[in-house]
Amino acid sequence: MKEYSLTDSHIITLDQAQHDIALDTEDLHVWYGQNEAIKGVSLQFEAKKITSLIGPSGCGKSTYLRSLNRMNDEIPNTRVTGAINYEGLNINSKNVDVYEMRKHIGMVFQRPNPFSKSIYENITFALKQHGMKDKKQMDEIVETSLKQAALWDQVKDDLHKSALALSGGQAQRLCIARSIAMKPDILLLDEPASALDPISTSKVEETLINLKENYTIVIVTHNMQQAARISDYTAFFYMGKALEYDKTKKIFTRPKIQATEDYVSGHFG
Ligand SMILES: Nc1ncnc2c1ncn2[C@@H]1O[C@H](COP(=O)(O)OP(=O)(O)OP(=O)(O)O)[C@@H](O)[C@H]1O
Repeated sequence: MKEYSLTDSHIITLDQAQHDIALDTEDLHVWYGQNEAIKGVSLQFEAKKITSLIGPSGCGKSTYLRSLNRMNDEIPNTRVTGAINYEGLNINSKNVDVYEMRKHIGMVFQRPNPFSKSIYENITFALKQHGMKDKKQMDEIVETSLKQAALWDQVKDDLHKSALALSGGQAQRLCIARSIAMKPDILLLDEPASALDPISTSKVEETLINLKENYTIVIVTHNMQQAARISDYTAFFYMGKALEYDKTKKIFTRPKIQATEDYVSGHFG
C-alpha cells in the first residue's frame, strides 16, 4: 500500500466567536501498552452539528471516539494524555466524575445492544439508577426519547414487550432513545448502522439528522456516502492522526491532502 506523509495536514480551526464549540481535544494521545494508537489529535466539534470520523481500518477512529467520554478507561493498560475540553473543563483529568460526565456525553455502539428487558425498562433503567422514581416523569421521558429516535409510532402499544423482539434497525433506534433519555449534550456513535440493512440504515440516518436540532453528534463511519449525506464536518484519520478536517463538502469535493483524496475516492481503505 502507498505510504502517505503524516506531517502534511489540513485541520480547520473554528472561530469561537462564530461557532459554538461543544467539545474539543488538544494534542490527544492514546496508548494501548506500547502501541500509540492516537498520536496527537486536536479537533473541535461544533454544537448541534454532525461530525464524521472516517479513515482506513485500524487508523484509530474508534479509539479516538471512545476517549471522548473516557470509555478507554475501561480497557486495561490504556493511557490517554492531552486535553478533552467540555464546558470549560478538561474531562481527561483524574478528579472528573466519569459516571456524571457520561450523562452529558453518551455513546451508542456498533451492534444494537438492548438489555434483555422491556422497551420501557430499557429506557428507564439508567434513569432509575440515577435516582428517578416518579412514574409520570419516566413515562414522559420514554415517550419523548422514542419520538426523537423515530421509534414511538412503531412501539407505543408494545412498550412492555421484550426489546429483544425488535428488528436490528429498531433495536439500534431504541439504543439511541436509551442514550438520549439521559438528556446528553453530545452523542457519540461508533458505526451505528454497519450491522443494519439499507432501509434500517436510512431510518437511523434520518433519526440522526433530526437529532442534531438538539444534540451534537460525532459518528465513526466506514460508509462514505453516509458521511457525505449526514455530516456537516468530516475528519479523515490515517495511522493515528487526523490528517484533514474540514466541512464535509470540501472533504468530498476538494480535499487538500492526497491521502484524503485517495481514500474518499475509494483507492484504498
Ligand atoms: N482494546 C484494544 N486493546 C489493544 N489495542 C487496541 C484496542 N482497540 C484498538 N486497538 C489498536 O489500536 C489501533 C486503532 O484501532 P481502532 O479500532 O481505534 O481503529 P479504527 O480506525 O476504529 O478501526 P476499524 O475501522 O477497523 O474499526 C489498532 O492498532 C488496534 O489494533
